[in-house]
Amino acid sequence: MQVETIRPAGGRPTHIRHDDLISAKGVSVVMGTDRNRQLILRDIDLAVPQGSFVSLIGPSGCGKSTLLKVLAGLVNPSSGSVSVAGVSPGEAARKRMIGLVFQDANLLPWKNAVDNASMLLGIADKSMSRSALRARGQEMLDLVGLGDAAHKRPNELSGGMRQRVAIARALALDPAVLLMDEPFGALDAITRDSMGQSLLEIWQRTGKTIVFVTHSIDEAIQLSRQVHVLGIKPGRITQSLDIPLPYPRDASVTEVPEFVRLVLQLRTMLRSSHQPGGAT
Ligand SMILES: Nc1ncnc2c1ncn2[C@@H]1O[C@H](COP(=O)(O)OP(=O)(O)OP(=O)(O)O)[C@@H](O)[C@H]1O
Repeated sequence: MQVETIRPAGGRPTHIRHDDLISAKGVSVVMGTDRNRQLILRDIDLAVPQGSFVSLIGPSGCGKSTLLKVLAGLVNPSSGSVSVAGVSPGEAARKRMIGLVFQDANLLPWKNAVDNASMLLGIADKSMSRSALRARGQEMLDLVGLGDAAHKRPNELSGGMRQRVAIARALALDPAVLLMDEPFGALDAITRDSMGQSLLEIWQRTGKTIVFVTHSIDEAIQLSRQVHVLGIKPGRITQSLDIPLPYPRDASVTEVPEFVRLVLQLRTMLRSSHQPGGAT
């Protein structure tokens, strides 16, 4: 495998591996009107290897969601370049290579779980019959552990169950990449833990490449291979932390001394990321 090292003037070196599924180089995003232009993201270099699980963490408003939207092709960078599997994010989205999961499941209230799970696929592939869509929806519900709730409507499901349907809906497209923006942020601590465990199992079974935004230090360490810390004003990656804990990781991983050490390390990194404009 070839590794290319980019050394921006005065910045930290970035190693771009040629098996990276996602790569962002020198990405900046400016938003707002002429009189109130704001630099939201500055010089983001990000490399996500195929099949990896990467988290983004940082203070509120530092630009994590904006970065995810850039990777999804929903926001165009003002400068820099992004590729997903060798094409632009917009092209990757058109090719159904990107699945999105947000904090709010956004299910259609009049449709049951199986129809919600296959809804995006039905829009993307008009040639699929209703029964083929249902079969795919059921397969995805089985994958996320919700096979028995196929005919329940969203108002009959708990918050965690609704998020499982949202994950099933994204997976139904069979995307190479899952971009997840605080998907468990609204759930109670115990449900959140079990959703994290389920997500790890799904990840290991499907081999998807996952970029995951979270505010939880424990969640980032428990799930990810690598955590990128974003700083604020402007949003930029200030530090990155490899998580060398072996997979599979179950809930007991939080008790090993290495986990506790990583929590302390990430907490220190996060603390310094709260300093506006601090050194990278
Ligand atoms: N469409 C927009 N126009 C102008 N400014 C925007 C727009 N979208 C986001 N911003 C600004 O960009 C900054 C980063 O927002 P973003 O939602 O990406 O942060 P975040 O790190 O995801 O925050 P949180 O953790 O609170 O969800 C904020 O200051 C926000 O006000």
